[in-house]
Amino acid sequence: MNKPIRIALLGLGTVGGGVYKLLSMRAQEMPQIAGAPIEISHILVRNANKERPGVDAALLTDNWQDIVSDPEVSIVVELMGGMEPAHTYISEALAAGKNVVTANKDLMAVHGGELLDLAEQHHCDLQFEAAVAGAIPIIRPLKQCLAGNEISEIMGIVNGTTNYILTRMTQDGMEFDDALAMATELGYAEADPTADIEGYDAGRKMAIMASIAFHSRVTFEQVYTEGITNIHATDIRYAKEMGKAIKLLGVACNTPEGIEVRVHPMLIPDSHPLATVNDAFNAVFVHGDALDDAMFMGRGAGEMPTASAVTGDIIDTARNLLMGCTGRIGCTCYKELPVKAIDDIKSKYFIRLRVEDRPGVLAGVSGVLGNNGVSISQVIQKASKGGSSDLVVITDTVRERHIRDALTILRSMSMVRDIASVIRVY
Ligand SMILES: NC(=O)C1=CN([C@@H]2O[C@H](COP(=O)(O)OP(=O)(O)OC[C@H]3O[C@@H](n4cnc5c(N)ncnc54)[C@H](OP(=O)(O)O)[C@@H]3O)[C@@H](O)[C@H]2O)C=CC1
Ligand SMILES: N[C@@H](CC=O)C(=O)O
Repeated sequence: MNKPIRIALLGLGTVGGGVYKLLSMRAQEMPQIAGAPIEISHILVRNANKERPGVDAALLTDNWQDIVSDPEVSIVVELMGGMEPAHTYISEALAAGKNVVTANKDLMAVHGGELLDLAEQHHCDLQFEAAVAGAIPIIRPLKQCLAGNEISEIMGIVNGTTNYILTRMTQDGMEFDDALAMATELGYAEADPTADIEGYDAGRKMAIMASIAFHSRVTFEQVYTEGITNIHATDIRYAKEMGKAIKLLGVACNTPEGIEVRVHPMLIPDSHPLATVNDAFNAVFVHGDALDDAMFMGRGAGEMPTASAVTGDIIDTARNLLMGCTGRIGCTCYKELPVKAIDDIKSKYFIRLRVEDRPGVLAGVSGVLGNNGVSISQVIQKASKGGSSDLVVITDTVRERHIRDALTILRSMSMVRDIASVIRVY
C-alpha cells in the first residue's frame, strides 16, 4: 500500500468540520478511492484551546509555521475564508511546493490568476471546486469536460443563503430577518452575511466562472452586483399574481462587444426551470457551441454538501500526487476581453411606484418613460390607503442607462411619492 498522504486543514468551522467528518467516514476505503490513506496531520484554528467534540485535540494548532515548515504535509486545505491570512498562507504553501485545496471564493475572485500562476510555477495543484455553488461540480466541468466548447453564456442561482431567504418569504410569508437568521443557523451564510444578501458572494462566484468559461480573467470588482435587501413581500406578491418568481440570478455572457457579468434579483416565469430551484439549492445553466444547453443543480451551501466538493478535490489532488502529475491544470485564461459596463446592458424591468391616486398619473408616468425610449408592456394599478396607489409597470427590453434616466425624472415628480422597487425581468 502507498504511504499515507498527509494533509492540513486550515479552519474547522462549518466546512472544515464537515470535511473532518467525511474523511473519517471514508477512511477505510480511502486507499482504494484515492490510492493511499489520507491522514489529517494538523488543524489550524484561531483558538486551539476551544473544546471541539469528536475532534482529536492533538491535531489542533494556532501556529501556521507548524504546517508550512512540515515537509510531510503535501496538501493544505484552506477553509478559514476571507482575504488575510488566507492569501498569505496559500501563497506560502504553494511556494513551499504544497498542493492547495480551497473553498475561498473571496480570495479566488480577486487573486485567482496570481495564485494559479504560482501553483503552476511550483508544479502544484490549486483546486477550488467548493468555491462555486457548494456541492455542485461546475469548476471541473468547465475546465475539463466542456473544454472543447466555446461557452457563450452561464446563468444561475449561485447563492444558497439568498435563495433560502427568498423561498421562505415566498412560500411561508416569512420576514427577511427571520429567514436570514435561519440560513445562518443552518450554516449557509458567510461569516459576514452582508456578502450573501448584497450579492457580493454570488458576484465572486460569477467572476470565477466567467474567467474559466470565457478564458479571460474577470475579477470581482468588474461584476455588477445588486442584492435582495430591497425585495419586499409586496414585490413577491405581485410577481406571484403575474405567474413569476423572484430569484437572485448571476448572468455572464460572452458577447462580440465584451463580457457581460452581473448579479441581481430577477422575475422569472414559474415555468422556467430556475423558478423551481428552492431553499439552499443552486443551479447553473451553461450554453456552449457543441454542448448546446446543460444545467447543473444541487445543494449550494452547508456543512456536508460543501465538504463533498472539498473532499473530491482532496482525493483528486492525492491521485495526481501519486501519479506525479500535480500542477497539470493551471490558469486557463489566455485572452484579454473587455468587460461591459452595466449601463450598456439591456433588460426588461418591473417598476413598482407609489403614486398619487388621481387621474392623469398613469399618463404622466408613461410619458416620462416614453420620452426616454422605454416602452411599457404591462401595467397593474391598485388603489390603497392614504390617497396613494401602487402602480406596477413592466417595460419592454431597454438599455440600463435609459431606465436610470427615466427613474431620475420620475423621482423628481410630485405625483410619484416613491419608487419602491426596480427589478429586472427575464
Ligand atoms: N458555509 C458554507 O456553506 C460554504 C462556505 N464556503 C467557504 O468556506 C470557507 C469556510 O467557511 P465556513 O466553514 O462557513 O466558515 P466558519 O466561520 O464556520 O469557520 C471558519 C474556521 O476558520 C478558522 N479561522 C478563521 N480565521 C482564522 C485564522 N486567522 N487563523 C486560524 N484559523 C482561522 C476558525 O477558527 P475558530 O474555530 O478557532 O474560530 C473556524 O474554525 C469560506 O471561504 C466560505 O466562503 C464555501 C462554500 C459553502
Ligand atoms: N454563503 C454561501 C455559502 C456557499 O458558497 C451561500 O449561501 O451560497
